[in-house]
Amino acid sequence: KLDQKGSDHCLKMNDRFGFYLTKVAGIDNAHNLHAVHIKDILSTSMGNLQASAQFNYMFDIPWLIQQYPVEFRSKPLLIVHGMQRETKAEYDMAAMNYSNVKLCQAKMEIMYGTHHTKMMLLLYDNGMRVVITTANNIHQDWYQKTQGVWISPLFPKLDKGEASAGDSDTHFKKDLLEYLSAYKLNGLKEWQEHIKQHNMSSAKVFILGSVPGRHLGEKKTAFGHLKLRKILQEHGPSVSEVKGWPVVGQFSSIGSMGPNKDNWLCAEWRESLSTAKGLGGLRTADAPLKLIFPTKDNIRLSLEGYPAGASVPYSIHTAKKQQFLHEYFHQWRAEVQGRSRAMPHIKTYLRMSPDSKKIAWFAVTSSNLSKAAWGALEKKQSQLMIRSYEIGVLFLPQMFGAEKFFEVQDKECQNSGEFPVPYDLPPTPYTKQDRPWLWDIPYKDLPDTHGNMWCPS
Ligand SMILES: O=C(O)c1ccc(Nc2c(-c3ccccc3O)nc3cnccn23)cc1C(=O)O
Repeated sequence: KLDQKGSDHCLKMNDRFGFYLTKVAGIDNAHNLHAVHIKDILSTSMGNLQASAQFNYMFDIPWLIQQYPVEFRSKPLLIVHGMQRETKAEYDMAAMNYSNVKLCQAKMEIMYGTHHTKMMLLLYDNGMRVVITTANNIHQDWYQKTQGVWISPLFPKLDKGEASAGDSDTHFKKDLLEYLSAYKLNGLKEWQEHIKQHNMSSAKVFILGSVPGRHLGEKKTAFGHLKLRKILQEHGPSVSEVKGWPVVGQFSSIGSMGPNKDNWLCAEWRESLSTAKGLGGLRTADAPLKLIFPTKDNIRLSLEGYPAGASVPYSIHTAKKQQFLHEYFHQWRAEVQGRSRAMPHIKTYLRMSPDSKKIAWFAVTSSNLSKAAWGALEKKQSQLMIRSYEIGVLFLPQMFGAEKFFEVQDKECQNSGEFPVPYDLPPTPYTKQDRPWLWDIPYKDLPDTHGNMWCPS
């Protein structure tokens, strides 16, 4: 259905970026025209599936199997997760019911890391696709939340002796292979081989991956925020063009980032996201930073009510150590996509013009605002320490035939070059009364959409 040149011209243009939001139940269906459900991604119209691999954090295995068309439910399925102890045992047990399902446990050798990466590798009889998303493989992540999905073009199989390595201008194939080989898992070897055998020259996005480790030398810029810095240094907008343009970060969880902004957020991390091409040394005035994170009332009045907050795990213990963050916070507002009440589990980052009509680049990723995901420099900045597995994609205008920047799509139906930013720009600051959502404290003053209070145990 996604490749059908439908009557509605909007649908046609939507293929342009391959970037979609997930369908939301309970809103006007006009806002779901260009949205996808997991069943659409796995449908027979996308290709005749031979095998698939599902990378994720949370799995409901019986539910996941049900999302495949019945004729594909017995095809080989590899599940890649990072769970240990009881949860690993639960997954092993659940998988026993399906002879076609194999499990692969990612090594979590650094404390507090998670296997956050949410990716599907789909092998068809005539090619393969890569899908990168922010949604867990559980029902509620695909029901009433704002989630992002990037669906690759169909990558054709390479002929046996075909000379071209089948890569794109964005080194998509090389970077995806580098990411997978970093797992050092025999169970992934067959999928690394499948990728090698396909022509991915039509991929226009850059891979933004994170892999646990202390990355130094050549590997220092292979992952995390230094990979983004490297791409922007080489292919980003020029310093003069984006001087003073705000950096916008939007996410559903926040890690501990030290007692003040200069520890990591407004130094190392913002340094990377505000990188521009050219005179490396020239320090542009610090880019304004706008962080979009749901308020307590955004959650309370959402379609799901307070339970939406179970997927927005910001702890009071972390929050009270970093009140400085508050000045950067903006509300979740997505009237443009009819999703102001569909709480964000999507994570996106962008560079916005002061009049918020243009963006210099856009990234959608599993990475929240945390050192664990993006990495933190150590040992006199000689190595980048990352705790978690993450993956996302970066869109640069010139890779999509746009002049200098993307025009921001400011209404439902998108014209050719406009980029469908999933929320309203400019972002709306917190009011004096607004508080960030914290998931581990009770809220007994006001009921949510369903008339309930929030009493975490
Ligand atoms: O994407 C997201 O925003 C997201 C954020 C955090 C997250 N981690 C997480 C963890 C955890 C376990 C071990 C080490 C670190 C941890 O943070 N424990 C819980 C419990 N409930 C929900 C999330 N939890 C998972 C996701 C995700 O949905 O993948």
